[in-house]
Amino acid sequence: MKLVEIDIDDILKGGEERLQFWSKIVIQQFKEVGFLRCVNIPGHDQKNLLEKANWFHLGHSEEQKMTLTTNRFNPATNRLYRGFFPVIKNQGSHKACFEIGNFEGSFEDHQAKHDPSSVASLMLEPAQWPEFEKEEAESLEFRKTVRAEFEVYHLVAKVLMECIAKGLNIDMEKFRSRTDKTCATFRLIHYPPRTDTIPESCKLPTGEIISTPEHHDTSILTVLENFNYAGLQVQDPKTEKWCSIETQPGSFVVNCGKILERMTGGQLRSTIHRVLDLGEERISAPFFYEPNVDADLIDFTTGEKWSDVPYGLWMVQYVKKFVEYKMVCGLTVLFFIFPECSIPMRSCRTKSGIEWFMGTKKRTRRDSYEFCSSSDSIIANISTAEKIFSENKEMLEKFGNFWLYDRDYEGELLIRSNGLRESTKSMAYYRPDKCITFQTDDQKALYECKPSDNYEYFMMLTIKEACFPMKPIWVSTMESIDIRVDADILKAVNGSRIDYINLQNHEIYNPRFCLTDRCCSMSADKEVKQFREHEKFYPLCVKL
Ligand SMILES: O=C(O)CCC(=O)C(=O)O
Ligand SMILES: [Fe+2]
Repeated sequence: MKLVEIDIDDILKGGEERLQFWSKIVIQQFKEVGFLRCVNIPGHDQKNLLEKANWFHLGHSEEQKMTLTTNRFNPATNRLYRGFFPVIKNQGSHKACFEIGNFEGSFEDHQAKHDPSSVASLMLEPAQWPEFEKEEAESLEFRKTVRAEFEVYHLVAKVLMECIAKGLNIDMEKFRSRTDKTCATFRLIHYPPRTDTIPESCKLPTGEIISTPEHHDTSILTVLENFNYAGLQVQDPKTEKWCSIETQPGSFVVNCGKILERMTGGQLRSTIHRVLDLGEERISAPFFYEPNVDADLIDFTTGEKWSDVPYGLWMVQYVKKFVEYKMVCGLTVLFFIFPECSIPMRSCRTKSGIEWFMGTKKRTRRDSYEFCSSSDSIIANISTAEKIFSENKEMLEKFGNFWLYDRDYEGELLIRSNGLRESTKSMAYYRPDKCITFQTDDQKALYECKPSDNYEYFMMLTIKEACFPMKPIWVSTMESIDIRVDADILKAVNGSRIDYINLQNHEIYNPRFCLTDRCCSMSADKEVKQFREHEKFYPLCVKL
């Protein structure tokens, strides 16, 4: 597919008449194809940017790059949002990324300024830069180039937005006021040739292999340099046929993202695209142009809001479906609570945490669980839940979802992971005979826990990492709880706050939560003892 070319320099220099001229073409392309090409881009240096991307991705070990990763891939770092993302093997999306955005201020100042559980704290986290040993000069050059190119891409996005505003007769100020503190992310992508187990869905009938499955971009606009590498394919909106995008030196491919589609009442198209594995290293550099974190999301053609929450929160919810973000959004740990003893959490452990889904036996068909929220399925299967929820309306409003367990509940629950990693393919059954079995997908039992006298109940706790405003809240009537989980999990969740909540007066207590060598023990302090009054239900709350 040959894309129509937009001359950026001509728009910048040409005045009102040229803007009128180009805006018609931009609108037409975004309406029909959703993709266009930008040429004559002042300040863009393709060769230099590729050199720097290669230097970073191909010139350093995984270990070096992992020093720049985020907490979900390396619990030792306190970065949460942008940075290095390693390849996650055996998944649809097979790429390593280095992401940069927000260049203002130091990380320490940023941390001091923001509530750590706020979305702003997450999305405006200042960029982290490589400072590789014995490569001080190169690290600095890398930083200079990437920083300068960020501004080049940003300018292209702003110019195109001028065209769009002009072409659709939208007041540019409405765009500007929602994007002047953009949360844009600039990404250097490395697609190594696939040598992992390729999911069936990534094998095309033509024998070609996919390294990024079909998707829309979430952005307003995505501005992409693909360094003359082939592999990008777009689904023709009319014929639904996949078309390869031609390469052209020194140009950007730009596509309209989901947000712009919705901002323009669906007039501009966010077209589905994908990337093929080339059987060799592939590098690309997209820039995702995004609104301000607190921007309200409006359809400019009608003036109506299309999201109840501002951009930052909307984005957090939306990206959950992408594998790179899965582990940010949910870390669920299954805790089995015994008065004195504990069970190691091997079977539901991954290095960075996983998400488990729950449902009843009635809904055991595999695909029933793929995208269903765990809380929904549990709530739906506890008969008294609705009553409890109505009695605790105030708490619900305050904390969002919570799950209820009746200690006498004898239903059969099936718990399974979303299969992100090999070790997450295990299953745990809770049976009416109160025997808990973990099984792998090949049905080989890993762990079995027989009922015993001191067995009280089990609970499942979803721990959201600290980066999002989600607060796991946990009610227990137990005086002392000793939870032993692998240190990996604990490190990953260490930023999260775990609270006790008093159902009677809705007060929250923070028990001590300390990390010792390979176990965590949580001992009840005096306030927590008040909970003993409340015997019947053991709600688990997760603020979403
Ligand atoms: O690498 C490419 O050519 C496209 C990347 C892409 O579609 C994305 O990151 O959203
Ligand atoms: Fe994309």
